[in-house]
Amino acid sequence: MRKITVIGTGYVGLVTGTCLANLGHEVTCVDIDEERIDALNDGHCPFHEPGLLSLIKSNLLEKRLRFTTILKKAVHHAEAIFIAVGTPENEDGSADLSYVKSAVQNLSPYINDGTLIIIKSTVPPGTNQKVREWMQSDSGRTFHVVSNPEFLREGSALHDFFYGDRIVIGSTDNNAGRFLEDIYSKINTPFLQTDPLSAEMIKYASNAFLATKISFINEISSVCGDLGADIEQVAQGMGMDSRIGEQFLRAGIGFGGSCFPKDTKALVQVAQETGHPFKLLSAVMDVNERQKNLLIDKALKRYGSLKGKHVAVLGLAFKPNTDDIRESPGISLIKRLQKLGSIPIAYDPVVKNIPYCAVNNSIHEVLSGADFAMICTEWPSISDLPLDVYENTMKEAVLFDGRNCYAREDFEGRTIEYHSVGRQPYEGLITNKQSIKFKLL
Ligand SMILES: NC(=O)C1=CN([C@@H]2O[C@H](COP(=O)(O)OP(=O)(O)OC[C@H]3O[C@@H](n4cnc5c(N)ncnc54)[C@H](O)[C@@H]3O)[C@@H](O)[C@H]2O)C=CC1
Ligand SMILES: O=C(O)[C@H]1O[C@H](OP(=O)(O)OP(=O)(O)OC[C@H]2O[C@@H](n3ccc(=O)[nH]c3=O)[C@H](O)[C@@H]2O)[C@H](O)[C@@H](O)[C@@H]1O
Repeated sequence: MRKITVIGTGYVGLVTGTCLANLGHEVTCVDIDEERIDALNDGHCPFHEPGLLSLIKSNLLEKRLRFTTILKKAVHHAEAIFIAVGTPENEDGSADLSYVKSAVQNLSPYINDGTLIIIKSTVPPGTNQKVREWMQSDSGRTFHVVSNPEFLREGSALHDFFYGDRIVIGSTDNNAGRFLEDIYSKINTPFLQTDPLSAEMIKYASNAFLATKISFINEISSVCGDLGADIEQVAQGMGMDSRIGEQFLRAGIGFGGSCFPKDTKALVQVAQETGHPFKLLSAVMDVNERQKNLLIDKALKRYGSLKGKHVAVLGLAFKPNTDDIRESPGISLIKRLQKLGSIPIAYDPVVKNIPYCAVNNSIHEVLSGADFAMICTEWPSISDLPLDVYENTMKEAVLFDGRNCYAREDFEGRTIEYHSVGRQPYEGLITNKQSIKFKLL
């Protein structure tokens, strides 16, 4: 059992702190956001993450987990301090390290000799070295700085913490690296010990590769759509090749979230600074921007103008099982609909409020007043909705599906007009003025 402090109680800090407490460590989580800390101490989780609240509550009860805004008290006894504050993007796309800098400068006067500082935030290669300098300027004490990037996904963060594919530890000191291995020793996940620069690069390269895989399949989906091939069948056939793998081959309206967009931009900046323009990654970002416009472009083609149209937007979170709307394709779609003079109304099972348009708890009510519907997030309450609900609820059942929730066999005998990503198999057969029938080409 170790005495651990985690700085930052966002998705990464709170999951890390809670899970480390659950492994038996004595953990104090610190944040500068007083409201957040008060809520946590009252047993509330500040965001939607399946399983996290009950783990917080049980570890609070066992007194292995504490939340505070008082840094000095939290840091004083710590043997290891995880830095898990945000690293948002600067205007030029590079990573803003001001939160990391402020966190390490604030804590350095209070640490014990030999304390391990662990950088969990996603940071550009070279930050480990910078952290040493920021620490040294304030502190006369000895310390070790290791890089330990995080690979969890929102929505499955607990599973990813306990059953991740690897734990990367970038360190210049073998003992420091082994100390961190010891902290994680109850988890049955392989360790990879590297130098700090490589650990930092592994994180950026991994996110950039996954983003590239998504933009690649989205590019393929555009070609499929134009040719008349079916992207779902193509992705299935590609994924069966174990060298390619089936994950991250879901075509859609682009990747969102707090990390892929910012980390790809940051890596482009890092590469630029080394004198290497990362053309591939720039294209990945361009494809993603285009993809976010796909549903509206299809609707414009279908209707000519979207002015005055009531649009049911299904899904606001950037992916299912989270309430995070950062860089969500659904949100950028709503903003563009408004620019085009449409009236969007949104449904999401957990996001209840956004500043951009009305949100309604009932998917049926959202559909009933709409001219057409657009699926942005494949929550089960959306992707499992029987097609006859659209047919029976909407004036005219027209669905633009940005996440390919339905299979071609679902359309047997249906009258819904269905547009999706990278599939051109359906063609309208107008049977009468109100209903449009579709059959496979
Ligand atoms: N969200 C995710 O799924 C993942 C995020 N990451 C990386 O982890 C880092 C954190 O990301 P999130 O948890 O999403 O951020 P977040 O924005 O949800 O939370 C950051 C927290 O740090 C707090 N904070 C800022 N400065 C502080 C200071 N000086 N002292 C104490 N608390 C402070 C903020 O008040 C906030 O609560 C980022 O670098 C991100 O790229 C890595 C893997 C997954
Ligand atoms: O650094 C981070 O923050 C994290 O970023 C991603 O995790 P996350 O953003 O939570 O979610 P993902 O499941 O990766 O999805 C990201 C986006 O890609 C989209 N996506 C994903 C997979 C796919 O096949 N197609 C696709 O469009 C999702 O809809 C979502 O908008 C990575 O998967 C994590 O390993 C990493 O730790």
